[in-house]
Amino acid sequence: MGDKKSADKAPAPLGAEVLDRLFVTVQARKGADPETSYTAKLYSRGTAKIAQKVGEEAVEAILEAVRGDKAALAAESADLLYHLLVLWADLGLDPAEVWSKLAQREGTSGIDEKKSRKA
Ligand SMILES: N=c1c2ncn([C@@H]3O[C@H](COP(=O)(O)OP(=O)(O)OP(=O)(O)O)[C@@H](O)[C@H]3O)c2ncn1[C@@H]1O[C@H](COP(=O)(O)O)[C@@H](O)[C@H]1O
Repeated sequence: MGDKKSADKAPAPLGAEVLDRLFVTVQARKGADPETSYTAKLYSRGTAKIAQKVGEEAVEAILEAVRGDKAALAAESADLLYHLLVLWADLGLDPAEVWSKLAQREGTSGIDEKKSRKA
């Protein structure tokens, strides 16, 4: 009984599906007011600026990783993923194309893949 009660209270598992929801949200911000939507502000600044933000957030994540601050790395990684999704939406890249690439690579060692490129 005790176990059931704690299972009932357990939060819903949170996984990568949050990325799919976030992508729907950022896509819906196309044409929104840059005064009220940060995503719309990014779109209004253009692809190069969005790409620059992805790079900046990546560097910030790297710095936190090197510092060994896991909480800060989690926060910077979230910033990085958000800006990457905005970049995909800006270019009309469907996240499914990226998920498909990852799925195709499942079970293939990166070492073997690199060797096959040289052959
Ligand atoms: N996940 C995010 C998210 N992560 C980070 N950010 C914003 O990204 C910005 C990053 O901070 P910076 O200091 O680098 O940005 P900045 O200094 O304003 O930018 P620059 O002047 O350097 O270009 C902050 O303003 C954060 O609030 C996000 N903004 C929005 N979202 C999601 O997008 C949804 C839509 O947001 P809006 O478009 O604002 O409605 C939200 O509901 C969230 O789910």
